[in-house]
Amino acid sequence: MKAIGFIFARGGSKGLPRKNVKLLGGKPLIAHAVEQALASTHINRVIVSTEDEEIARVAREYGAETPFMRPAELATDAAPERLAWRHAVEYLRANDPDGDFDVFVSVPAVAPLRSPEDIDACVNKLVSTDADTVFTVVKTTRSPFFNMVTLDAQANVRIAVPLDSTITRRQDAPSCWDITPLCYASRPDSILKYDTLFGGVVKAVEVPVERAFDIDTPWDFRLTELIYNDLHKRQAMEKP
Ligand SMILES: CC(=O)N[C@H]1[C@H]([C@H](O)[C@H](O)CO)O[C@](O)(C(=O)O)C[C@@H]1O
Repeated sequence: MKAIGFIFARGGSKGLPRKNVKLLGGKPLIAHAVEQALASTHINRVIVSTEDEEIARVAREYGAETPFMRPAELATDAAPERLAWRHAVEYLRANDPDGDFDVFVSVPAVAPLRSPEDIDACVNKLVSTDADTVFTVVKTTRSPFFNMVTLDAQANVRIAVPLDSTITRRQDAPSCWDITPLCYASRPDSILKYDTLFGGVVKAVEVPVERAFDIDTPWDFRLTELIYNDLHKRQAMEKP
């Protein structure tokens, strides 16, 4: 079974400018993702899709390959990331001796607290089931059936997804999971066939809340950094 790791990293991130090369623990975010992907038992090759020369250079420094630059039209704010996934699969099929790979694994730079085990778990679930795609999720305490709301144009509040029965305790609401982007594993053919992540059979791997960090904003980065530094301080204290 041939699996290739990918990191899709645009230079023009808006929520947190230059996010992919921002330093966490002295190392660029994208470097964490490259190293975690290479530490997975299934991946020995990581390819970065970017339109940005600095991101490409940093990724190569940490062991990733950049066989192509992402076309600018696939790196705009509005371009769906899925089109960049397709471009990568099509590029490899047309140009790479290993282009007939079996498992496409996306390891986003925005989730540096992942463990390589999370990547292994997604790949294992993909290849041992009929899934087209497997991604990581985390159990959420927020619920669109209980404590998430919408505001209309008059700022009137409504429950996001009304249920027939009235729920008065969070525990009685149907369980919900957040997609947390530690890893997405997919069959390359499914990426070409389906327009969205939800096409075909989709399964999930549940990960613990301690690793489920997704950096979109400066606040997300701050929280992730606090937890990262705390973890490393504890690990250093535990060493004999
Ligand atoms: C593979 C994919 O489509 N990734 C997209 C993710 C996931 O949809 C989200 O993390 C799931 O929770 O959302 C973005 O980061 C976002 O606009 O916030 C854009 C990114 O391209």
